[in-house]
Amino acid sequence: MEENTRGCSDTGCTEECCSGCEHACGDQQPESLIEPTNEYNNIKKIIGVVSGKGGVGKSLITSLLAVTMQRKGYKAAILDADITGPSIPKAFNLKEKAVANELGIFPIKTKTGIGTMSVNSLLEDDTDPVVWRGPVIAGTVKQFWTDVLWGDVDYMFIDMPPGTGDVPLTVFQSIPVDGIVIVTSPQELVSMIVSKAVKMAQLMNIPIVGLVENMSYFTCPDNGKDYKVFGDSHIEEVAKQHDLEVLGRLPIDPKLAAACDKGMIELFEGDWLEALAEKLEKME
Ligand SMILES: Nc1ncnc2c1ncn2[C@@H]1O[C@H](COP(=O)(O)OP(=O)(O)OP(=O)(O)O)[C@@H](O)[C@H]1O
Repeated sequence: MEENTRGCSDTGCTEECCSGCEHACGDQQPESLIEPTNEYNNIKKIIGVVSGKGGVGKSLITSLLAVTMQRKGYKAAILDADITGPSIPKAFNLKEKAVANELGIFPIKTKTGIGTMSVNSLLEDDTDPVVWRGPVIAGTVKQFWTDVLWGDVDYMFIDMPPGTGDVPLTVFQSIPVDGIVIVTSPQELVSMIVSKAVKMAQLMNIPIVGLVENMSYFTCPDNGKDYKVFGDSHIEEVAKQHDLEVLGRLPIDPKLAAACDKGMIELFEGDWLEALAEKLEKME
């Protein structure tokens, strides 16, 4: 029987080394940190929307995805886990503040009935900055999962905070996310950013649904030609490298920016996310 340096052998453990041990002894399973959601909730699919850096349009894609699925007749919801930069209430023009009773917190519904919860729905003043430490932020996101009365939801989309820090880690550990969508923009950094997101998903054992490239091109209203404002995209190569699919490309569209700014994202026109929506519908 061979023993490795940490005291585990191929037939079992000889020391208490399993927590954090890279040798899969099989004697002790790591404890799941997944939290149960409120007992009144029935949430079928949970999709995390991530991006390696801020400002690439993660919140916009999250909103468009929820609107797309709601239009298809599903019940969609958005959990805004971007606590320090919440964008969801603005995109849907939600000014109402959340209320709670002894059973939990009621989500704020959009005009078409999408349930949402965001820190801005709890703060007295939308402009109050959230100057909280990591564990408090992570705890708030956890509460959005455990304490909000989401009810019946077919697709819940989580607008994740950018990067791979404390909060995304807690979200992935405490919410049973079924898949993640990676949002990128066509810039040189894309390869590194996608690689980081892929590695995090692998570490967390969460399947990647696919990639969405935002701000891919700009269609000139005068001549109808497409221009690659950020240069040539490398998304196909990067996708191939990681065996992923590119499931959507969105143009830079001033109408999208205006819809977001005016809280009218539910009126958007465009079928850019159709392939992604179909893939979500086929998810087991
Ligand atoms: N395809 C697009 N065309 C025009 N404007 C866009 C597009 N995508 C995003 N924007 C605008 O860019 C800004 C940033 O988008 P968004 O808030 O979705 O990014 P984000 O990745 O969620 O950023 P952060 O993580 O920093 O919150 C918004 O004002 C949004 O309206």
